[in-house]
Amino acid sequence: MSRLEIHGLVKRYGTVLALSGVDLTVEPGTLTAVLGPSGCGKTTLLRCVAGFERADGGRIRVDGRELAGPRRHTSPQRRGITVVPQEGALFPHLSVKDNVGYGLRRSKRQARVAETLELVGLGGYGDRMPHELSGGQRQRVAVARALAPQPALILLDEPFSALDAALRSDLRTDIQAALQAAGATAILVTHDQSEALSLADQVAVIRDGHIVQNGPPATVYHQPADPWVANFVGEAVLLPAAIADGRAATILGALPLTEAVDDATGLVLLRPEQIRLSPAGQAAVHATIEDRHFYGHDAVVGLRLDDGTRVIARVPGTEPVILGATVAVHVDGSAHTWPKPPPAGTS
Ligand SMILES: Nc1ncnc2c1ncn2[C@@H]1O[C@H](COP(=O)(O)OP(=O)(O)OP(=O)(O)O)[C@@H](O)[C@H]1O
Repeated sequence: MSRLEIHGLVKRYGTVLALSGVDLTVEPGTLTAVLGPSGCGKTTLLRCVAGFERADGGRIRVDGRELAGPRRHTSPQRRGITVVPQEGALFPHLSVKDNVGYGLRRSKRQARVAETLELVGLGGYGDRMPHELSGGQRQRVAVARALAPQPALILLDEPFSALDAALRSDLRTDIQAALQAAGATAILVTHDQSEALSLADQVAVIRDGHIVQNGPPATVYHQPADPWVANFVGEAVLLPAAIADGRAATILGALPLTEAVDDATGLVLLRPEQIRLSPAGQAAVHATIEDRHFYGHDAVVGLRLDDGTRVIARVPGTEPVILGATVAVHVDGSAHTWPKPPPAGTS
């Protein structure tokens, strides 16, 4: 189990500033998801940590050992870091056990290969060739191969993105369990918010080359750093509000705040699952149901409030929803707000 520390990491490609001062610590034995939209710098960060790219500034340390710094660039082979790419990680002409054992010392190879294949749920598959496996099984082998040398750090670059949705969820859970059982310190790069929130101990949200928020999944979801993060990590209901004495006066009534904020913006965040519907007549606020997207376990309902404001609610899939019906609207839990940004020119 190793600890990764990144301080002020900068990477340029010509005039493109891909990373503009990234600070990130990954504690031993934990999984951090680096989450962000396309082009924000996720892959660049991963490649700098792996040593495939030379950083232009900042430091990377593993257990206090500097791998990248002002006068240092340790080669990828000497970092003790392994990478699981999106797909195509396996040598096609080698069996599963030879893929997993590749590069391991002969004395330990057999036992270690068997152990890691068990960890990823593929005990007994050692003699198969990669083309005899499903896409999901190939990714399990790729993870086993990355775990086998007991690296200081394992980097997963969107490892589930090439797989279909049904397969992905089982594989995610199994890979998370395998990483935990191996005590691995890991970084998972993804643009999929549900993957990041469900798998990681820590979610680092990256935008335009720097980390805008870093914290446990529940904090990032319920107390996002700004409205952009709120929208990026999930569906958001953003409402104008007058804030005083720890409460927000909104079109949906007076709401308690998750935390008191000095000099708050006039905006609050609710998540759609905090909005509950009941038959008309039982509450002060009413709305008309405009649309519904059914997902099986739940449904997202579009509502138009009496004053014209549109909000969305996430309701159980079993709840009857009639388009055009008038319903009463209630809010569960508290709202989140943000301090006003400092005026331009101050810091
Ligand atoms: N080799 C390169 N040369 C020039 N610019 C590059 C190079 N690699 C990446 N970039 C630029 O650096 C920025 C960050 O790219 P990066 O690939 O790290 O983003 P990403 O978040 O991984 O995106 P995606 O999710 O689409 O893979 C982008 O503006 C990209 O165009």
